[in-house]
Amino acid sequence: VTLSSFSRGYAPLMQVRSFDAMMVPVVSLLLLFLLSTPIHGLSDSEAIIRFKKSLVVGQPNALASWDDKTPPCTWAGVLCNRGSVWGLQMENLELSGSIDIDALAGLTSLRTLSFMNNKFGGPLPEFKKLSALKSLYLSNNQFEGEIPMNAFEGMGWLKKIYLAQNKFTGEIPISMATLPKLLELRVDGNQFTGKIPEFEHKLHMLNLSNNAFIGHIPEILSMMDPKVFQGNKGLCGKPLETACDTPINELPPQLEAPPKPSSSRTPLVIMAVVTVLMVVIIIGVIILVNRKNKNKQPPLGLETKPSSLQKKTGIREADQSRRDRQQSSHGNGSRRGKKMDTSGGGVENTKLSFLREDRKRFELQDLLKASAEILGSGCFGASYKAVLSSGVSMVVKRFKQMNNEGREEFQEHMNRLGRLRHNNLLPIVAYYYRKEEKLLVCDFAERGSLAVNLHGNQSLGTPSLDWPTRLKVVKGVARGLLYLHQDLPGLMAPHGHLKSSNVLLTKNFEPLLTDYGLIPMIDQMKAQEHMVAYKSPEYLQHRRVTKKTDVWGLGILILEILTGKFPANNLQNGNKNEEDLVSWVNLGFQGVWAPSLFDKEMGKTSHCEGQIVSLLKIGLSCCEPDVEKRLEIGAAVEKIEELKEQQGDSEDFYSTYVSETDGRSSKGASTESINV
Ligand SMILES: Nc1ncnc2c1ncn2[C@@H]1O[C@H](COP(=O)(O)OP(=O)(O)OP(=O)(O)O)[C@@H](O)[C@H]1O
Repeated sequence: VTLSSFSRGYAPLMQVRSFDAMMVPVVSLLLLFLLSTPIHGLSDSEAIIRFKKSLVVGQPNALASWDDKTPPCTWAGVLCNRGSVWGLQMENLELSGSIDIDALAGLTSLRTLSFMNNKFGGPLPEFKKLSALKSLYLSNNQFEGEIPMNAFEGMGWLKKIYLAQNKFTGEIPISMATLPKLLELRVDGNQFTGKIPEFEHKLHMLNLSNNAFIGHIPEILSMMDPKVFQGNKGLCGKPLETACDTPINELPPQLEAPPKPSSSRTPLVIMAVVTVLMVVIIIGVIILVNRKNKNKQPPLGLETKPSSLQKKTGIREADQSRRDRQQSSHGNGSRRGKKMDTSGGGVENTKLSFLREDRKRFELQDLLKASAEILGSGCFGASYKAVLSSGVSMVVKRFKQMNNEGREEFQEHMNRLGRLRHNNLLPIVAYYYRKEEKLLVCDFAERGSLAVNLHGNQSLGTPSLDWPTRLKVVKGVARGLLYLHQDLPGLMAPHGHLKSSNVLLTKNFEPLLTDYGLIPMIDQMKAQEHMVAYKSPEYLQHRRVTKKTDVWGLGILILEILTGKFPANNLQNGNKNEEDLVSWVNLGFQGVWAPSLFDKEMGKTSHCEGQIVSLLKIGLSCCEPDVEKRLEIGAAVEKIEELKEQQGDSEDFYSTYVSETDGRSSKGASTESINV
């Protein structure tokens, strides 16, 4: 039995017989363990259809649209972003049965789940297997019983938990109180007992009412509305009027959660020890089997079964038999992994070419074997996230529309891009070149693209980017762009493809430009069809792309960031969509703050209006259709750098604001402008 057949979860039982009898229970356990782990590699529709099987649907035809002949994004309650399922919103459907978490784990982009107002019962399902969830809505069901202390362990993204009006008992699990990003929690209307745990940080929203909590309200919650705690007779301390008799941590025993008799814990301890032992044995067996198989592993490229990325993409290395022939024709002197490029006469590398010295090396085969997830498909091919065995996530971008540059030109250009170093550029870590297959390998950016952060999260209830973050993004993009212009002076549009899906965000919302400097490598016809630079007014009118074309791209991006309007959504007629965004802004913008122009999701904007208006003006100057009148990149960046998150004090704010508007015009002095 090979580990790989096990890991695919379908090890033929007949082969197990060859194992020593002693190992059978261990293997069975291992099998059970593997079979109970999520099945990856399912498509979104397969995962949802599998999930549906565990449901009992009370409302007739509620899920009739869930038919695998149509794309899942058209199904009722399925929330999508760019073709990937981000959420399931299944409310008021009289659902019961069970929630098949392993099936849901097949939805790799899943971030939000709502089963509110249904009839689910039983204990809380193991949602922690869905560690990327951001919100979980289960209010108004009949879930019951104690929630295990570790129920939320590892759910580092979880912001919202709604468990109100169920029948949960026992204490609030500590793993919930220690969630690093928790912002909203509703557990009102249950039968929770024990003390309120110490939350790691303040919550935006909390409701603990109508439970059976006891003891001192933690200091961090003492400023909350008393209503949050009403209906809990045993609670005392601020903000309630009932004072606690004893200081915190010295409550009389009757107010403490009743300690469990130690004798009842003994079997639990024994079970825990046995489980740990079994896990250790299983891990030992896995390591042993793995080592055996490693020794037997075929040389690079010989793996016959397609790996995960391979399966998803069909990407293959150069044909092995050809390689063997070429290696033997080179005799002993030929290096493994190199072969003759029969098309060009040079040497074609079958290995990844690394552009960074500071990176740990891996092979193409490591990527091909890695479990992969499609991030999306752009105009040049799809991008995949591949998780290496070391746990590091990489993105493999497949370029199908490259021109037929020879290997040397390609390599030279990649080396040039690989030498770029800037905080706001996503580095290209490695590339793979074959005549028929070109891949770029980059780091995975945790927060995904600016496009998703601007447009993708609202339907999921996730707050969008606030003004300071938007300004930070614009500044970072501008700096990255200026750097490209300084370091790639030979390119007509050093970025050439600036758009919000090509701006990625780090954990700290630092923007990283990607897909830069590719114009010389892209097939001209395809470039005209798809690349942002070729949609600029100068290209549409005069078939010209210049350095200022990137400035125009920056302008469109600024307008998108401020208005929250996705340029493609403004598409009415052909590829004039970006221009339409400019006309829309020009139509509505009278030189002063006009709330209807700006993205409502931007949050608090008081005292920042002057700066926001200034940025909008810079954006419009970058979108000037006349290339001559359009800002130079240097001037645009300089103006952007001058912007601040907000004015220093109100006087300063007022004067900046008036100077930003036209102080002489009636528009500038309108009540709208003064009353903001
Ligand atoms: N390194 C990365 N880390 C995280 N997400 C990424 C990364 N690279 C690409 N993505 C995301 O994957 C999706 C697909 O990207 P891709 O670059 O293939 O297409 P695109 O940006 O939508 O279009 P285009 O091909 O025109 O650039 C996009 O949402 C993109 O933001």
